[in-house]
Amino acid sequence: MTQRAPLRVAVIGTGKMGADHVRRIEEVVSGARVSAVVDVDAERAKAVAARVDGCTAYTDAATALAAADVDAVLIASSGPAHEAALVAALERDLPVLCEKPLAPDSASALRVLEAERKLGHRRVQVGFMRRYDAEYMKLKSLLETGQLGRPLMVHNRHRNAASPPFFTSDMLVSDSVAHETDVTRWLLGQEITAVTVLRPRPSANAPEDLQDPQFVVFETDGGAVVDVEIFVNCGFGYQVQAEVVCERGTARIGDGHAMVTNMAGRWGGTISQDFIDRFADAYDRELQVWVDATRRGEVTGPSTWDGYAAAAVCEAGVRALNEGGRVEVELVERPPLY
Ligand SMILES: NC(=O)C1=CN([C@@H]2O[C@H](COP(=O)(O)OP(=O)(O)OC[C@H]3O[C@@H](n4cnc5c(N)ncnc54)[C@H](O)[C@@H]3O)[C@@H](O)[C@H]2O)C=CC1
Ligand SMILES: O=C1[C@@H](O)[C@H](O)[C@@H](O)[C@H](O)[C@H]1O
Repeated sequence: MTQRAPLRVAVIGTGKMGADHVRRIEEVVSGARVSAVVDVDAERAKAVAARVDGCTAYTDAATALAAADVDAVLIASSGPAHEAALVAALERDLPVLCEKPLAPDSASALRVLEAERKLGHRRVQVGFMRRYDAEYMKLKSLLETGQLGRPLMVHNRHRNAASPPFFTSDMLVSDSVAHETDVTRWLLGQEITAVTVLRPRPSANAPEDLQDPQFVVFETDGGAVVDVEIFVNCGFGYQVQAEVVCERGTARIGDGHAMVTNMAGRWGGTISQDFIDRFADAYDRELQVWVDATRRGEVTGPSTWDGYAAAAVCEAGVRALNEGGRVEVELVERPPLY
């Protein structure tokens, strides 16, 4: 049944992504409003709540979700805080959009999966927003036509201008390459079975002790080989590119050729400086699709299974980074719910 009144959303975590999603729900998305925000940093939560009519600030997710004016939950707290918020939302059978990663490790992702499986229906969409990016959607549609033949290899580049101060070498895999993990599974419709991580000479511009860049290689159960250059202190901007090499041709996205200028004897364009700008349309589409589906009483998009599979691949990747060699990915049997 379609819900007519706007969906009342509680946003947990009001940092960079959470605050941007609050703005998006209030100013871009139709059919929803923010009724509560939660952050362990009380001042941050209050500052965000103050910008929204009828929004209450909390410091504890469980208290916010117990309030009568919450229909759905958007989780944008730090990864390690996701599990508690997800379980609290599932205990109340509330629909959830959870920013990636679903959870920082596979054991914690499995606990969330088990909580949803016990409910007997899907409630969670994971925030792998690249699935809603116009270029990625075009690439997937092309692959689905079969014109290019079977995919054999994918070359990905994932570059951030600079890493945040809390970033660790493990997070290049678990936080950043988490996206390519999902994109690989989604684009190819295959599971990742093994991960190898090579360590190029660290950039002198990366913080001391940060292994940046890294070169990650996935093998899939369909026989494809996928590489990811992850470089989170490249300095010049935010760049996400993917080239799929198939039996009869290749397709490539992310060259950023939307506008090319000619001036003073040179040609060129601009490069986004961060994900908020590069993926703005994808986040907008992701949230609108979530709100619309939720109001229809449906759950679409990346599932808890997708979040769990990504967590298991990233865990194998972190082991490969630290121990060397090729690490196989172990997945539990996929429950019928997914
Ligand atoms: N889809 C995408 O492209 C992106 C996704 N993310 C994801 O979004 C999430 C948030 O990332 P950022 O906004 O960059 O981080 P951030 O550090 O700016 O914000 C996180 C906020 O969560 C709050 N927090 C921590 N523990 C909490 C708890 N137990 N309850 C309530 N609030 C809590 C912190 O005080 C902080 O305000 C992460 O999962 C991250 O991986 C981040 C950047 C881009
Ligand atoms: O999800 C994201 C961040 O958490 C991550 O740290 C960045 O490397 C990614 O580019 C961004 O999309």
